[in-house]
Amino acid sequence: MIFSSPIHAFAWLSSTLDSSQVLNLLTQPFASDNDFRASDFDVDPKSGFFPPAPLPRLPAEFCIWETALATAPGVLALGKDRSEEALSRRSDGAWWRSTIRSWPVKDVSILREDIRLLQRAHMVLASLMHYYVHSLPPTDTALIVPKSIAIPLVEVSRVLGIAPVLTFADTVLWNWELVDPALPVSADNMRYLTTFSGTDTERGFYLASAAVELKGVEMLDIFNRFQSLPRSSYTDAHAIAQLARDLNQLANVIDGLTEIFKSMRETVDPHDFYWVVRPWWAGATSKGPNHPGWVLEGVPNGDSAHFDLGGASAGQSSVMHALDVFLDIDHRLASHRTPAPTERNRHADLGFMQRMWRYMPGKHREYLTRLRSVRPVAERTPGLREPYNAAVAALKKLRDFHIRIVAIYVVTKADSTPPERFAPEGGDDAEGTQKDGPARGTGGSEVSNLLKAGRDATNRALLQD
Ligand code: HEM
Repeated sequence: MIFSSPIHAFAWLSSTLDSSQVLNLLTQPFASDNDFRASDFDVDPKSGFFPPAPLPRLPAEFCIWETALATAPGVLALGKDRSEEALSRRSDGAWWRSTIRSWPVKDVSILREDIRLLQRAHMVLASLMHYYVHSLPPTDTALIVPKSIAIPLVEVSRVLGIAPVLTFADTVLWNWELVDPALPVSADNMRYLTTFSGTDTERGFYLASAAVELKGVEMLDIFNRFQSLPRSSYTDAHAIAQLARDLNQLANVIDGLTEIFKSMRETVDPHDFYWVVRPWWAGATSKGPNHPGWVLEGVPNGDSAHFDLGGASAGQSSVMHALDVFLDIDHRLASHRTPAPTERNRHADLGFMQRMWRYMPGKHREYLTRLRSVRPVAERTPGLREPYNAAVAALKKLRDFHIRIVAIYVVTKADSTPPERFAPEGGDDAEGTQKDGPARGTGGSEVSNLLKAGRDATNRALLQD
């Protein structure tokens, strides 16, 4: 079988093997990684998983997409929003959606050779899809994504190797411009373009996520150094001393991430986050198994049984996953480590983290696949055990803090009464107003359980004496 790219090979493997078999195949040790260059995986030495510069706008043939995206914030509101302002937008919103339905299906083949245009097309189309679906009035029937969006989005996603839905990449990595183009990429110098809710909370969330990604560049340097270390040098005193320094530095960088998470309390408002922002990111499955979900019109088998349509989450941040790969955090509970997983750990969604890989750009997923873990080396090298454990302990502390954030921003909100403007009409909860997202159904315990299982898996990576 001949594949036009590693992503096509990955897609084929994924369709024929189960995900753990694919991972095993792809993570077998390489004889040498001297040929490992982060740039081959669209990872930039300065901006990491961000493109090195803001994405260019699409060529003129696609200006209807760009224009519809620019118009959307002024005419649309969440379909379930019954505030005066939202109600006043309903007729304009219906017009906006009917325009999208009337569009021709555009051929995207001219974008194929330019990764930046493909990324821009994904960001624009996935944003249009979420604007379209979430501005519709609540319904218990399947939501049809018009073919004018669905078909090109699926095509562009195939080439990029990413899910055909709004992802972390669309909202955070590909959705900004520079405040001052003469200055380098930094969280202080970025302005976010599409904010569905138009709130400072949404901007604050994207900016904090951007700060995490950019801080992560320091980690990527450490990972890349380890990656290019010849295996023969794992016993070399000089190389081990450098690795120990790198692991201690990694612990500092992770502490820096925790500080960024803490800063979100100032910039991200829990009420707005839960009720006004997060609903825009939800995917086809967020209303639970009883809702018929979304149908991608004109796409064969265009539903969530055949496509990854889960929606956007910071759980798709490649930087965070790279950290897990490097430290070998066993989210799937595949290794025998202590302390043994609790009953609740075992009942958590153990496939979640691996599923999130499918929502990353294919090249970033390839990067993760090639990344080696430092744990086996730390395990057999006395001088590395402490620095390795320091990095793991810092990551556990980060996850502890993240759990506290999620308790405030999601779990308690999921248990609370919706504000008047979002209360289901006629008191019926068919739309699942209180039950969007993973907190659905069990008053937040699904989300808490997932995150606690991740924290405990992190703790279990600590090397014992
Ligand atoms: C107000 C701040 C935040 C809230 C309320 C929040 C909420 C959540 C929730 C509810 C989940 C569960 C999965 C899901 O619903 O998608 C999750 C998972 C996750 N989030 Fe956050 N998040 C926040 C900030 C961040 C930031 C800034 C990052 C990093 C860029 C991040 C990275 C992750 C990761 C990697 C996971 C997967 C689980 C894990 O690694 O423990 N989160 N988050």
